[in-house]
Amino acid sequence: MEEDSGLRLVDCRAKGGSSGFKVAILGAAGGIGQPLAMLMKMNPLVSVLHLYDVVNTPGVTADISHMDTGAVVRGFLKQTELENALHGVDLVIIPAGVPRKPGMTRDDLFNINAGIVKNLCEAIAKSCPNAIVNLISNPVNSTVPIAAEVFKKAGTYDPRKLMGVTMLDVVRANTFVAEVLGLDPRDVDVPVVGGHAGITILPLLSQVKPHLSFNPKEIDYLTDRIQNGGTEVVEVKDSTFATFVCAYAAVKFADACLRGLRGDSDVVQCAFVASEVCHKSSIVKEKS
Ligand SMILES: NC(=O)C1=CN([C@@H]2O[C@H](COP(=O)(O)OP(=O)(O)OC[C@H]3O[C@@H](n4cnc5c(N)ncnc54)[C@H](O)[C@@H]3O)[C@@H](O)[C@H]2O)C=CC1
Ligand SMILES: O=C([O-])CC(=O)C(=O)O
Repeated sequence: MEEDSGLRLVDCRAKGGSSGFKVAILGAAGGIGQPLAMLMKMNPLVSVLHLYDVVNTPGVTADISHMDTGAVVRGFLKQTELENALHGVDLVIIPAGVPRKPGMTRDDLFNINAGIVKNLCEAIAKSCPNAIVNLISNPVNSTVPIAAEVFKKAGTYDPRKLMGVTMLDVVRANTFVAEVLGLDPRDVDVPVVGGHAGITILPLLSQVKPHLSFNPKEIDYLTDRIQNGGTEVVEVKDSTFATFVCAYAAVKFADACLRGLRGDSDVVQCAFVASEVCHKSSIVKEKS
């Protein structure tokens, strides 16, 4: 006969006090995934947090679930649990995949990460076709179009809901500009457009808020440093790339998405998304 534990909770699992959104992190046991999971557990807009990976999610889930914040955390391990991890989710954040090693470019990750992202997006199309997807896995400039094609094939593509996470470039730009001008980075907002690799990262230094002016030397220095921030970290970080700052940036971006889902009207952030801008300008050129 089982002994009465004397606990008042029948389920023995915290229910979470908050109403909020259901978020899944795919690749949650990785260098970015773990701090990302920790920070999302602290986000008051999250009521349920699903952590999925092909390794180590039971341990990461047990650890993070002890935090006394509102979100209920559940772990999912391996492909057989992927559908359950995604069921009914509002926002999926994907840092799954391999990071580059010193001497590699982000493009060198294409072969492995393209397959991983394809597989995960096929599951998203099945289990949570209306979810917002934040794609972190590199090369972002290629994984986002791959995800778009998977969703198109499944008939679930909505360009407003698929975003490559380039927030890290904005975070770095804010920090480096503040450093050069002796300001508090929290008071600086640098829009960064384009992609997330080398010269495709385009900081718009003329559009910084508050309006600031830079001399040509500062522009060259800042542009180069923002475009090569990832490489700067690996040179001093013992063969791993930026993980903590990426997790921080990803949470900043995910929080903006959740505020948008909540209906807030003042949410503006940069991301790598489908755009007609180039088409339109080339049409204008052809006509003129
Ligand atoms: N967009 C951005 O700003 C940034 C993107 N990255 C990229 O993020 C990715 C992850 O980087 P790290 O966390 O440092 O790598 P990591 O190797 O530490 O972690 C990756 C995690 O993905 C998991 N994984 C592998 N295949 C999977 C699958 N099929 N399904 C679910 N999980 C799977 C691994 O088990 C591992 O836990 C890399 O591609 C990296 O280049 C890195 C920094 C910034
Ligand atoms: O450089 C890398 O490979 C990781 C990354 O995307 C970044 O730190 O911006």
